Amino acid sequence: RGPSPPVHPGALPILGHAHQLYGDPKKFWVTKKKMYQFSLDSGGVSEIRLGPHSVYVLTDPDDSLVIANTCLNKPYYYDFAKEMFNRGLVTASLTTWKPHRKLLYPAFNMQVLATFVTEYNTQSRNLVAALKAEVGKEPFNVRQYLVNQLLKTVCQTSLGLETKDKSIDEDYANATEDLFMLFIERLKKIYLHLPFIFAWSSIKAKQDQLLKITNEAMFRVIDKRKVELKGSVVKNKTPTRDVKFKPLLDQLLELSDTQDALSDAEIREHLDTVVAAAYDTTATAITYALILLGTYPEIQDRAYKEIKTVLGDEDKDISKDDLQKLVYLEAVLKESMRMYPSVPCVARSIETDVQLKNYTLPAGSSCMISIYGMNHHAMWGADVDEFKPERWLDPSTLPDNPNVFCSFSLGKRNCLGRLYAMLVMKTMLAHILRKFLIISDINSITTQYDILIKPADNSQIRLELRSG
Ligand code: HEM
Repeated sequence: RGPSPPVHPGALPILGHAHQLYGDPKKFWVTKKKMYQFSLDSGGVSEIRLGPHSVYVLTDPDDSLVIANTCLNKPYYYDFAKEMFNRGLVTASLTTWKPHRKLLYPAFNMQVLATFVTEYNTQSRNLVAALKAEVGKEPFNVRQYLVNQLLKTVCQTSLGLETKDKSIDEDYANATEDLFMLFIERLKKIYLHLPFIFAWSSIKAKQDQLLKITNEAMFRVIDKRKVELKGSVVKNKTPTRDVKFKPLLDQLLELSDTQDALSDAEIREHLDTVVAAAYDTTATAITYALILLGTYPEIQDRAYKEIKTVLGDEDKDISKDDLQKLVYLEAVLKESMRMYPSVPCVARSIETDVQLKNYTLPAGSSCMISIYGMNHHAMWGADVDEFKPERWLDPSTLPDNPNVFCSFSLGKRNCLGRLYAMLVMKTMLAHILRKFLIISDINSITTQYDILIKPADNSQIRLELRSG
C-alpha cells in the first residue's frame, strides 16, 4: 500500500488522540488548529486516531477534491446528529442523498432566491432598528442579534412563517444549539461512540428531551401549513399569505402531493436541516466580517463608500442588481470567510481504498477535510494571515488552485445554500454599514468550536451612528 501519512504527535495506546479532544470549546479549537497546522506542515495529509479508528486530516486542495467527489458517505460520527436530521441532506446516506439533493436543488436556484430579496431587506431593517439600542454603548454580542434575525429570515423563506409567528423561536434555536453541544460531547468521549453505552448515558436522556422540543415544533408548522393549503384549495384561493414567494415547505409539500416523493418525516428532516444549516452559519460569518471591518477602518470606509455609490443617499431597499454591484463588499465577505470559515472542517467515510497524490487511504477509515487549513494554505502567499479583501478583486493575486477556498465545502456534497447565504449576508451587511460605524478589535477575540467556530467573547463590536 506504500507509505503512510505522518501521525499527529501525542497518540496514546488504545485511546489514540482522543484524550486531546477533552476540554472546553476554546481548548477544542486550539487542538483542532494544531491538527490542521500539522497536516499543512506534513504536506497536506496527516493521521489522527480516535481509539482504533483512523481519521486522515487533509489540507491539500487536490487530495481534498478527490475525497470530496469519490467518498460521498459521511463517517459514523455524523450519525450522532442523525436523530435530529436523519435523511436531511447533511447527514443522509448516499442512497437517500442523491435523489433528495436533486429534488431540493431547484428550490435554491437564482430565480427562486431573487424572490426572497424583499424579505432579506425587511429583516435587515428590523435588525438595524434593534441594533440602534446599542449605539454609543459598550462592546456587545452582535452575533446574538444576528442569530435571532437570521432565524426569522430563514423561517420566513423556508417555512413561510410570518414575523409574528413564534412557532420556531428562541426555544427552538436554544434546543438546536444545545443539541450541537451534545453531539460534540459525544464525539469527544469515545466510549460514547458505542451505541449501547450511549443509550444509557445522561447525554442521551438530555438529547431526547431536546429533540422532543425541536421535532414537535417543526411538525406543528408542517401540519398547520397542510391545513392552510387544503383550506385554500377547497375555497379556491391562492395558498400563499401576503408574501411574494413560495417557501421551501410549500415546495416540498407540492412534491409530496404530485410525485409522492417525500413523507412528512422526511419533510421535517429537510426543514430542520436547512434551518440549522442556514441561520447560525450566516450569523457567524457576518459577525466575523463586522469584527474585521471594525478592526480595519480604512477597509470599512472603502466598503461604506461603495455602498453609498451603488445605493445613493436614499434609504431605499437593496435590489438583486445592487447586490451584484457591491463587489468590494463581496470581497470583504469572502476574505472574512476565508480567515474565519463558519464550518472549519467536514468529514467523509472511506469505504474503499482511495489513491491520493502520495498516499493510499485505506477502506474503513475516515477523512477530515480541513476547510480552515486550506483557507490558510501557503498557496495564498506570504500575506495569508492578513485580512486583505483586495486579493479577491484581481484574479492574478489569488491562488491558481480554485479549490483552496472552500468555506462552502467542495465537490458534489458542497453547500446547497451558498447563493442564498451570499445574498442574505450582503444585504444585511450593506444595511448595517450604511447606518453604523463599527469599532472592534479582532485581536481581543478568542475563538471557540462547537461544529461552527464562533467568538468566545460577548464583547464583539461597538456601534456609532453614521451622520451621512
Ligand atoms: C456562511 C454560511 C454558510 C456556510 C459557511 C455553509 C457551509 C456549508 C458546508 C461546509 C457544508 C458541508 C457540510 C458537510 O459536508 O458536513 C454545507 C452543507 C449544506 N448547507 Fe451550507 N453553509 C452556509 C449557509 C447555508 C444556507 C444559508 C443554507 C440554506 C438556506 C445552507 C444549506 C446547506 C445544505 C442543505 C447543506 C447540505 C448539502 C448536501 O449535503 O447536499 N447552508 N454548508
